[in-house]
Amino acid sequence: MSSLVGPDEDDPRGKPPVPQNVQDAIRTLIEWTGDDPEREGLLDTPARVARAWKEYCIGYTEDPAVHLGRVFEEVGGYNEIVLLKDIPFQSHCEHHMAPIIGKAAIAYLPNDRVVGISKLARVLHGFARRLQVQERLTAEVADCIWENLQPQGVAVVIDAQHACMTARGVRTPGVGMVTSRMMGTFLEDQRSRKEVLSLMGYG
Ligand SMILES: Nc1nc2c(ncn2[C@@H]2O[C@H](COP(=O)(O)OP(=O)(O)OP(=O)(O)O)[C@@H](O)[C@H]2O)c(=O)[nH]1
Ligand SMILES: [Zn+2]
Repeated sequence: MSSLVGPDEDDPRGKPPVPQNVQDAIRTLIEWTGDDPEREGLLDTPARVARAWKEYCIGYTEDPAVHLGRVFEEVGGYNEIVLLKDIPFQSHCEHHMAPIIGKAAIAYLPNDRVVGISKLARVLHGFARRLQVQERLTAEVADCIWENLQPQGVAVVIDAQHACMTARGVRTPGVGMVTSRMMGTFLEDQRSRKEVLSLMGYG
């Protein structure tokens, strides 16, 4: 078992300890990029970076479906589109572990029951805070709502920038990637799809 090293019970902020082998990996990376991990400014960096990555990837510790467990049925028979749009999110691409920063629009057509609107954003963040590709993130959010709310339709559109394209590699700033997943009514009925896309601002 690896030893736990790092700020501990003496730290008033109670930061979690970081295993030595994880810190060593980050120290190796710093050295490989050309800097000296022993210089003062970098001494605590391996533990900080490790904790930051735990935070970026906190989604692995939860099942986003739990957020959809509480539904409301007294909605006066409302059965029109419910849409949460311009939800900012951050993720990291699984190819380069570089930031993906963007916004999502999530809509569903209820089947007699609705969910607290914040829960749609919670589902998004639960899947986004993992290593992702944008296509899978889009599909996972839509599938989770489809399976757990059993609505008539689900539509998810994600528009994001990938730092692996803007800050390195092809270095093309400003380029956005758009992905969408339509299910149920939004997939089958062109008018419903047009309506939801228009409400999302893509009309
Ligand atoms: N489809 C998809 N591609 C992604 C996503 N995030 C990053 N990529 C791409 O993943 C690809 C990985 O390609 P590779 O050729 O294996 O890696 P690379 O040599 O670093 O590629 P470049 O980025 O072109 O320098 C790149 O084209 C990235 O732009 C994503 O969410 N979806
Ligand atoms: Zn990437």
